[in-house]
Amino acid sequence: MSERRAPARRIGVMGGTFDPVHHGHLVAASEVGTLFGLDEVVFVPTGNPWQKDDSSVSAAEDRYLMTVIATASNPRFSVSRVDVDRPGPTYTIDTLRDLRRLWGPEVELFFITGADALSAILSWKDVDELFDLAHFIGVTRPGYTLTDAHLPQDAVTLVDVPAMAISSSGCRDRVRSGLPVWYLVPDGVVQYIEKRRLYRT
Ligand SMILES: Nc1ncnc2c1ncn2[C@@H]1O[C@H](COP(=O)(O)OP(=O)(O)OP(=O)(O)O)[C@@H](O)[C@H]1O
Ligand SMILES: O=C(O)c1ccc[n+]([C@@H]2O[C@H](COP(=O)([O-])O)[C@@H](O)[C@H]2O)c1
Repeated sequence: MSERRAPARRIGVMGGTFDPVHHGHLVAASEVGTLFGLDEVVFVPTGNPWQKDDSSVSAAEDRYLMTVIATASNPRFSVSRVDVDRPGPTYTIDTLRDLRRLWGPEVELFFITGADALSAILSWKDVDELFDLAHFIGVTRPGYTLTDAHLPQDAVTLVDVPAMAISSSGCRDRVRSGLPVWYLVPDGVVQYIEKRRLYRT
């Protein structure tokens, strides 16, 4: 009798600062999950997003909790603490190594990035090894051009996702100006921002 091996689990990895997580992130993750037949999409909030110019990034624990709240209703979404718990600047190479250590070599990893992040990927730490650890999926984002020019063709796939002209910085600016962020971020995230008085100063 021939033995049948279970197919490798296909896991999406949505890395981000998520300050706060918004519907642009959620729609992109959901659409890629469907288009690529992913078993799960894991959101990975950064610990120390050294590359953000803004020196006032919210505490990692607040960003982690908002991401948990935003993803809780979707059984195919989860949140990982690997970047929040690792000391030092957050690099995707460490994220992917940690996830592979946790899940083993059999899983197929799909790292999801918006068009803006993808355009900077060649400057990321240990970029050549990055492409060995995961397949990269670049998604459309209003205001940015999605291109894989100069990227290894077999390592990256570009996909169209429903356009959501939302950014975390835009949400923070609205809160700071006293404008609502209802419907830009999930309701529970609005309530968390209120409760913790985030983005007021
Ligand atoms: N509206 C969106 N549509 C598609 N992808 C997005 C969208 N917003 C963010 N992304 C992607 O999600 C990932 C995490 O983004 P991040 O947490 O930095 O949010 P952001 O809105 O870009 O934040 P900020 O405005 O503070 O720079 C990145 O790969 C980014 O390109
Ligand atoms: O590894 C790197 O050198 C690197 C440089 C910049 C950004 N990243 C990752 O890209 C993801 C999106 O980052 P950001 O800044 O758009 O929130 C997040 O997971 C970051 O850790 C990674």
